[in-house]
Amino acid sequence: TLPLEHGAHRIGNRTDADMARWRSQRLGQFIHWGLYAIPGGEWKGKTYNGAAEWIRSWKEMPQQEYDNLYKQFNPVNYQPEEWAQQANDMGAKYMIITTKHHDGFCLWPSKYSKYSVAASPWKKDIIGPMVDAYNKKGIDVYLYFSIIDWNQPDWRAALKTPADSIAYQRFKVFVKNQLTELLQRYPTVKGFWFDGTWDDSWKNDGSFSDELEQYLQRLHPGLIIGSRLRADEKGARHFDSNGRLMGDYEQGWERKLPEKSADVHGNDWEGVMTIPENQWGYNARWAGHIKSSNELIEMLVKSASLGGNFVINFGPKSDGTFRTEEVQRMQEISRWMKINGSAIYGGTDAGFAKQDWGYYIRKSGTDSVYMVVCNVPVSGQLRVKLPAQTTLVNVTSLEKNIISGTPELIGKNEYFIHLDHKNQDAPFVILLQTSKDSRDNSGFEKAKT
Ligand SMILES: Cc1ccc([C@@H]2N[C@@H](C)[C@@H](O)[C@H]2O)cc1
Repeated sequence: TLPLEHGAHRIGNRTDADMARWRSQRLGQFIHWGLYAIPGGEWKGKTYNGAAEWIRSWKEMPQQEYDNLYKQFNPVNYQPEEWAQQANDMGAKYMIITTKHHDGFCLWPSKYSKYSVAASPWKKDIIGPMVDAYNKKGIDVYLYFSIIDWNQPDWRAALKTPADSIAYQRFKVFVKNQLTELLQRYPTVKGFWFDGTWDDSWKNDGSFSDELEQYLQRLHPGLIIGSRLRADEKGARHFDSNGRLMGDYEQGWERKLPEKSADVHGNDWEGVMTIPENQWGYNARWAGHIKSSNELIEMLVKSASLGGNFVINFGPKSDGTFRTEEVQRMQEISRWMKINGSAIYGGTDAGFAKQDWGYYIRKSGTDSVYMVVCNVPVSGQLRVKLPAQTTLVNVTSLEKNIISGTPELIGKNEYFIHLDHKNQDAPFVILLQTSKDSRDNSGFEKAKT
């Protein structure tokens, strides 16, 4: 391995209580809210085909006109208590809020930038009441912070001249000041969710990203920061030049999920997902495929089954309300989580052989393994192949009328669980109580005879 000064400083996952709490939460809510919600992907009758929060970069959008949108930021229907209530109903245990996206507009009255809510008709802090409302519901808050800041004259994507380096040096001080300010204003937050760290200026300054991460940890012990903040001294991101994960979890799964256990190498990880194909901020006209609640639930289940967290993104309108499709999905997921949440919270990779019918999730540290069935086989029987020296002690379903009869032993440590032929319109859950046993096949065989 290469001698690295600014690579990963820890091998393996964090074992502290803050990280265990994050790991047990599994379902998060992402909120992208800012000036981009005002145009909502449209401008002067034209539709922007990119992600709505990137409309400032659209050639049809005069940047000065975008930058002046702060004069219209006045979310008269903003009710953070309602936001927190619906997130709590959905079963989200943490929330990530954009304090500042790439456009540089700060949703808190920052001392270090004039480009904030303080300059808008709204005037007031948006972030504080949101953190308080979510924390009051027992939901942890993480702060999304974009390193890229198109509003800051000292921002540079690349350092080409000595003048660039002097400006960028000022910019790094600005970044550190804003992050310190956020921790001082909102001391209950559990971490940062960094974005906008792909440009050369940042990638080629691994030592700064390392020092910044360590500074923030000293300032606020226990902070959880994903791998996207970091570069090592050779410009490697997420994984250092020795292939070791930097940060506290793999933060690269954006609008995509790992397929199998081998894809995540036993690391903590988090997937963030949009409901439409690729819109984070409010976009009036969602084009393309819009994920149903069952699709989102399956992604959540798949994430938990692979030992990761799943965060669903919402883009509130400029007035502070949520669009119908998003409210519908929160309500549908809420119904599912109220019945099946025990399979998700504290869930992790069960280490069982994957089957076509769906996913296994182990309640971490126990012999309880949940089966979440997403694809009901026309045969009506679910194949279960237990690992060696594992026996099946009990089988129950979280809802009534799912299983018919007792499991049928069909081979060494292999069973069919027969389904009651009720048509299912959502994933359903079966709980397997297993036990480590030197003999194979014990358990139900006794019940069978
Ligand atoms: C190419 C690209 C750049 C930035 C993004 C940002 N990351 C997401 C979490 C959103 O904030 C999106 O604007 C997405 C894709």
